[in-house]
Amino acid sequence: MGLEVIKHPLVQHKLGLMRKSGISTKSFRELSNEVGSLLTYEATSDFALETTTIDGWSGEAIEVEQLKGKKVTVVPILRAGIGMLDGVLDLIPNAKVSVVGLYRNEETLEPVSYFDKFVGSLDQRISLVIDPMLATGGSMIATLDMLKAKGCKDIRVLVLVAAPEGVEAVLAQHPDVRIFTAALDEKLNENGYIIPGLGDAGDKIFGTR
Ligand SMILES: O=P(O)(O)OC[C@H]1O[C@H](OP(=O)(O)OP(=O)(O)O)[C@H](O)[C@@H]1O
Ligand SMILES: O=c1cc[nH]c(=O)[nH]1
Ligand SMILES: [Mg+2]
Repeated sequence: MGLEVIKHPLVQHKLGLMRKSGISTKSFRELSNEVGSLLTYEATSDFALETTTIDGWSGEAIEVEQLKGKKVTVVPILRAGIGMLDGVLDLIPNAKVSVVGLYRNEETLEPVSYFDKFVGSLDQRISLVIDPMLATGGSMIATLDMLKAKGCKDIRVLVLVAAPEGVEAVLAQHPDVRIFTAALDEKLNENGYIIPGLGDAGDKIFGTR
């Protein structure tokens, strides 16, 4: 379905703060969650509503809107995806959470799977896959393959920063998926890092170094 770069001023401002050299773990974590919330707001803007009747404060019955139908599963890609999870759940507190554990082999850049735990009926739910970085796209493609194997049909990807190479690779394999990002950056460097990017998002969120 394609790529949506969220140009909202708050998103752009917060992402800009995240790019600064030497940013503290505290600030990086806070901003990851805040941008995660704002991307969630955009990625859910077409959710269906239905009208229901409730007792209002004055004692009169009134009509209000509520979310209809399919429920949400949030799928953080470990580790770094955890850094956006609280921000997503702030807006969708009843979501189920399924996790996928992947890391990139630093030489081959191929994703290595080490854990997964899927909960609920994924085929009946909308999946929001979260990871700060979409670089070569290998980790995301592996995750989308797993979700599709579980029968998931409506999948939306939320990333803070995407590289053109990764977007192209994901959409070539999974053209039905919608990617929401705060930035489509310039390129990958020779080590597979996004330029200008954020550096190693997992290390910054977990305080690895
Ligand atoms: O698009 P790709 O080329 O696959 O790269 C992106 C992946 O790399 C990072 O994870 P990393 O492997 O550093 O693991 P971590 O989250 O445990 O730090 C990032 O969080 C993505 O999962
Ligand atoms: O730029 C990148 C690429 C992969 N993983 C990261 O954390 N950053
Ligand atoms: Mg990872």
